[in-house]
Amino acid sequence: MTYQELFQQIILKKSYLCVGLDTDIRKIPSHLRNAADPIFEFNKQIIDATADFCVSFKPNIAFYEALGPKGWESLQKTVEYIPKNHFSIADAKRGDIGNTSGLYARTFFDPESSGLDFHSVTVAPYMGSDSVKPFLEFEGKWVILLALTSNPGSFDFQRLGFNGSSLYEEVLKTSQTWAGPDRMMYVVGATQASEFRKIRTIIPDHFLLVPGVGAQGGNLEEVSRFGMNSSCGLLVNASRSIIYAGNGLDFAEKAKKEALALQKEMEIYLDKYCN
Ligand SMILES: O=c1ccn([C@@H]2O[C@H](COP(=O)(O)O)[C@@H](O)[C@H]2O)c(=O)[nH]1
Repeated sequence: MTYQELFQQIILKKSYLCVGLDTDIRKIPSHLRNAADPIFEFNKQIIDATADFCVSFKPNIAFYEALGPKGWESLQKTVEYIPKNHFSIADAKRGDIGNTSGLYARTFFDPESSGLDFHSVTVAPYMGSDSVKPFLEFEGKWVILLALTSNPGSFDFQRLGFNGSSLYEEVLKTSQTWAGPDRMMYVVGATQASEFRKIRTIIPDHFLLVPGVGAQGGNLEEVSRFGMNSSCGLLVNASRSIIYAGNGLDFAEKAKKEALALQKEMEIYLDKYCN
């Protein structure tokens, strides 16, 4: 999916919502536990219920890897089931020496090798350019680089001073020479709203993947006010607050209500701030 195609979906849906598929076998409704593939059955119903109100789905790979081969099978079926007009994100936070990153890239981008065909993968910048570039060798695929994460530990390193700016700002500045806004996005946590204005002076055009609304308490209005650009430039993720909104037979209906509420709020912010 291209930058322009993603923006078109946002305009069409009046939404920049990404639904996080952090599907925990211990948390799914009990009536699904006897299904042949409970994780996939849960994801399928969540995708069906929320697809009209979001533009992206983000399975967090940890939740699938933890289940071994069965988890990978559920992941593969889930990625295949995500509608083609939705931007798919493998939230895997990978990155290693170039030779190894190349294999991680094949894992998420080469269906003939792994069975997985994501649009994008999250990558950690800590090992530098040669750890990120192998992901960019897959034409049309996106890297979503961790910049300023939503967790309290982001203060341990990412906010440390470096050459008069902070380490995460250096990540934003340097990595722009690796790929442009058509192939690279950045993770910036919704809990970091005070930094968005500064971030937009460094990367005015890139999309930001913004986790941290809902369960982590980030503020959607602030993120939208300070983070939006003329192509929206935001994918705001919510995982637990949507997929575990209910725990009974009506869990998908409850998830739909949550996704719809976020979409309605986003419609207002698109009108107000996307210019
Ligand atoms: O800085 C980051 C980077 C990634 N995440 C991931 O996003 C979702 C958030 O889930 P919620 O349930 O909406 O809190 C989850 O997969 C995280 O691993 C993040 O939260 N912050």
